[in-house]
Amino acid sequence: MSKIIVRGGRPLNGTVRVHGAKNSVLPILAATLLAEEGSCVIDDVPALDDVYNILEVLSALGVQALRHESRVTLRAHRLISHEAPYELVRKMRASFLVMGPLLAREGLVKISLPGGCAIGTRPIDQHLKGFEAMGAEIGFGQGSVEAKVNGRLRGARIYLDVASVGATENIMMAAATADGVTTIENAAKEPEIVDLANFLNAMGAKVRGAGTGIIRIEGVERLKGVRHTVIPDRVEAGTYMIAAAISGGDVYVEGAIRDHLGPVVAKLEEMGVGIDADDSGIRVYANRPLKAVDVKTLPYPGFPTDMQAQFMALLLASPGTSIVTETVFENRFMHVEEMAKMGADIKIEGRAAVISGGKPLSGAPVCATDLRAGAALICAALAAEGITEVTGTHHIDRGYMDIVGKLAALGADISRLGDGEEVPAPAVAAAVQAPLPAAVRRPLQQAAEERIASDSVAMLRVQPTLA
Ligand SMILES: CC(=O)N[C@H]1[C@@H](OP(=O)(O)OP(=O)(O)OC[C@H]2O[C@@H](n3ccc(=O)[nH]c3=O)[C@H](O)[C@@H]2O)O[C@H](CO)[C@@H](O)[C@@H]1O
Ligand SMILES: C=C(OP(=O)(O)O)C(=O)O
Repeated sequence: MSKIIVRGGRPLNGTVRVHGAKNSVLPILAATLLAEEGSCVIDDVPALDDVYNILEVLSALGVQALRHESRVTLRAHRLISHEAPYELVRKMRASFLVMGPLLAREGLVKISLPGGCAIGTRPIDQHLKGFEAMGAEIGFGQGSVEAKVNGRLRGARIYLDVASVGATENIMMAAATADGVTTIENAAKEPEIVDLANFLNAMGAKVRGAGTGIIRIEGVERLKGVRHTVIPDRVEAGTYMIAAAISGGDVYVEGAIRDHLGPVVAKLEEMGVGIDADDSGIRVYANRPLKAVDVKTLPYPGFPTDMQAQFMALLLASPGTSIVTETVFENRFMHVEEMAKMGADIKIEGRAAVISGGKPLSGAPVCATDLRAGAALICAALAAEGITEVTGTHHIDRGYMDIVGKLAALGADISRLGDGEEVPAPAVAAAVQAPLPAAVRRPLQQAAEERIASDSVAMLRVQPTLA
């Protein structure tokens, strides 16, 4: 079981570059199933466990994928299966995004029900309602859902009961080659939806209105492969912005797009954090003292649920009472119990968490219960006194590429220990780490680079050749 070890108390300084957005690249890779001719070349694909997973799912369906650094080239000319294997789907909910494109392309799809996860039950009824409205017959059995349609899907008017990101994406992909016009009402408006629409349109689709609550898709006969660069990851960017602020540092988050981070920037400014945004990124510098603020998560353009846990960590460092209300997922406060182990004073009342901030945090052994909970614990650890050991690092690897190397390069005292490795005794650690940044930073960075390099080799094994 690997661990991330953080010794708190060092302000972060320097520049960190944001990678391509996990939540964009996953639907975009799924959409490559629709390319009946040509190759799709996707740039700025981050080396994340979720990316490996979806590539494995695509590979099992017959897509040939080749990764070179952050570029993935995919060919989906001949599919060999309409069934996404349970073993792969259970690892990652987003595998469900292959359902729309596969149904459109093959007229038949079978996929395991993704089930709930740590943050909530996460039903898929809105995805299925959309497919049904487009003429698909849906059946359930043995933990799987099957959809089939005679001939092409038909355009339909679909109202989503909740502005679901995944349902909007799945229906958009299914509708791209349907017969006639599909309208999605109460569609999700996230930047990742716009990125997917841009990708589909480049492939030859006719998607209009992405980024608004009403999306209109005029079905076309065929789509072809194209080249596309994924948008920067706004949640990764937001996480480094929090890390900068909580550590009392000054960090330029290169690639961060101010317009994608509106509510995060607004709340940071309300707290008194310094923000300078330009066309290439966002500089975040901490002023003290921070002010307590209230935050309520909402679908985009509201405050993102994926930033709630990290923001809560920052509120722990802000004297006064803050209230965080989570409205998107019903169980997204798992990090609270872990933060309490570090001395956090947080009370949960239904969907609200009441935070009494400004109390000292101390390092402790904690567990990442989900992806953003893990990132939040690392943020809290940067401000804590002493050593924090974060387990459950596989969750963090789903969404953050080389978080340890990136934070270490900014001057954090952070490292990753493999299975069975122990935290060095304080005296030894102090001697080894005394003159940060260079002495500690370089070996840490090297280790991270080696890890990424071996990940890339593993990725190449997914499909070594293109036909
Ligand atoms: C891979 C990806 O992009 N993941 C993001 C995506 O997840 P995901 O697409 O799964 O999230 P949704 O927008 O679908 O979920 C939002 C809410 O709608 C509910 N719901 C959803 C679908 C449905 O058919 N029925 C239903 O009731 C969910 O339970 C949840 O309460 O958006 C979430 C909300 O911004 C983010 O936290 C995730 O990081
Ligand atoms: C909840 C998240 O992702 P997923 O939908 O893939 O679980 C996330 O990115 O915070």
